[in-house]
Amino acid sequence: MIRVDNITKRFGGIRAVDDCSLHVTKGSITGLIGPNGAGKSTLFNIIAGTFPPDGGSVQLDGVDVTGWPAHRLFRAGLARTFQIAHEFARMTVLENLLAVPAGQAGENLLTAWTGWARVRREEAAIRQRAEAVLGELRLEHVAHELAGNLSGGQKKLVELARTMMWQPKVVLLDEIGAGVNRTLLSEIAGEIERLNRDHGYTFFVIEHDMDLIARLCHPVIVMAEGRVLTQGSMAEIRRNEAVIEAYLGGGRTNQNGAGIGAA
Ligand SMILES: Nc1ncnc2c1ncn2[C@@H]1O[C@H](COP(=O)(O)OP(=O)(O)OP(=O)(O)O)[C@@H](O)[C@H]1O
Repeated sequence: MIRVDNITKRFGGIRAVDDCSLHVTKGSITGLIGPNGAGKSTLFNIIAGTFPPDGGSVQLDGVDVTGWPAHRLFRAGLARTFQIAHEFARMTVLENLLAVPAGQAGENLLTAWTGWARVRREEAAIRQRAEAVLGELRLEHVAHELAGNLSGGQKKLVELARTMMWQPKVVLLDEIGAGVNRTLLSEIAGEIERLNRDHGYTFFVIEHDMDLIARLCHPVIVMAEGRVLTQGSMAEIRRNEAVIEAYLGGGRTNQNGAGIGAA
């Protein structure tokens, strides 16, 4: 589904990602972990089209998408969760979903003049899709709430809902557990499992919460110093001496307090 070959990204003298190769299999929930500064976010940003790599390639479903901008990747089926931005916080949950579809006919003045009936049909279909997504994630009761008024966990669900508007092939989840209480986190994890099982969505997940990774992800890929250290089940990862060393050693502190040990 996603294939990363020999990706390198430098920031000044720092090799944030250093000749990194990995593979996210179709239908998997693959985890990406590693100590602070390992290069996880930089790699995610490259895969999601935030900025291009200095070298190497990214393939999505066999197509070379290296350096494609985020909106083009989104249309090709790669979605990434984003924190609800300032302006979206003042919109309702439903409006947040309606704002997602890229390139809808209504956005284009020419098509609005020439194809009014088509625009109306498309808008109705988008609204129907938004309502279906809200139903699937059990968010109907907050459809008309301002997104900014939701709890941390509900906001995460809205972020997930936004990625579902265009039925993506693969969703990149960035720190979905941050600032969410255990009960809601378990609910979100349940939704991710259900979307994976029932709809065949592939997920690629960066997460510092090791319990969440252990519950959701197989395989788990460990990055350290810009490249892949190892991958396997969470049980295997927890026994791996090199992984323990990477988390404890190298003079790096883990600001998130997330060790690798069993909970
Ligand atoms: N925009 C940037 N400019 C300069 N250096 C950067 C930039 N982004 C990341 N880095 C550096 O690149 C390295 C990798 O950072 P990155 O954020 O990708 O790691 P990470 O594994 O996501 O860490 P964390 O778990 O703390 O989020 C770090 O040394 C970081 O300081």
